[in-house]
Amino acid sequence: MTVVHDNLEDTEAKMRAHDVNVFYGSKQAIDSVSIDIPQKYVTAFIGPSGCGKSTFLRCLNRMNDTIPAARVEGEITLDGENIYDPKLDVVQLRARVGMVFQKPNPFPKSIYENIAYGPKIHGFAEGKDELDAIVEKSLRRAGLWEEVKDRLTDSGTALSGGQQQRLCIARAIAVDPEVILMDEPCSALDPIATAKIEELIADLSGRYAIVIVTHSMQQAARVSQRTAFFHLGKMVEYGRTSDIFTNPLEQRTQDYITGRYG
Ligand SMILES: Nc1ncnc2c1ncn2[C@@H]1O[C@H](COP(=O)(O)OP(=O)(O)OP(=O)(O)O)[C@@H](O)[C@H]1O
Repeated sequence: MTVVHDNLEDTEAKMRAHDVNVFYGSKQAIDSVSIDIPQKYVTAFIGPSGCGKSTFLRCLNRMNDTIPAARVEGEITLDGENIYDPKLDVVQLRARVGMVFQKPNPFPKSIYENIAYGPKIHGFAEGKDELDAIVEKSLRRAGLWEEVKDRLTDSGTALSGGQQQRLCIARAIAVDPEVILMDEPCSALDPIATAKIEELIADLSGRYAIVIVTHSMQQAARVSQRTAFFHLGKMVEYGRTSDIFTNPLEQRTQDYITGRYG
């Protein structure tokens, strides 16, 4: 049972997970997790290593489908629609629920092509002008345009780590997502690049529902308004970020935030 703080105002849920269990073969990694992902906030998943944060995050856009041993049970909806419906187009789902990974993973193509690829395959642009406009808008929104506008034909992999991560965020934005999932997006970055990504998350929040897995409690406190604490595959506690860090209701949350384990 998750302890959900009772001072949360009613907010529109963009995604809803109900009684989700995940198994890798016979090993259970997620145990009966239910959560509403609010439309207008950044939600942080925190907890000690191996508690299932990434596994649960990957359920939200069916990335676990790519792991043969993984089996997901329960219900997850996006705007009320079951995302595990066999009739659902998973490629479309992953455009609506984009993902940014721990290690920046631009395609080994030009900066321009990294952004243009998604809109092209999804048929978002009629011609070159429209595509150019999407590329510019996405790079601007990701705070990267000024740095790359004169070198759009350079390879995406030639950028710095922090720029590559913003390129990956721009790539997710280019297909007009509704939710952006971020799995420890700053863990490979230095403090300056991290600060830029955190600023970017603040700029993007409200426009997209954002869920971030982070090992850094300081980062969760800085970027999120809601926090879920995971432990041993269970979601132990969920509430306003400020309350989770200053007034946790559960002993296990208290132990984690005071550094007793993790
Ligand atoms: N592909 C996989 N196959 C088998 N077991 C896995 C796989 N991925 C994760 N697990 C196991 O599932 C459990 C949850 O792992 P997960 O990576 O979701 O945790 P996490 O909280 O994100 O950890 P970390 O913070 O270290 O990234 C762990 O016991 C892990 O070993």
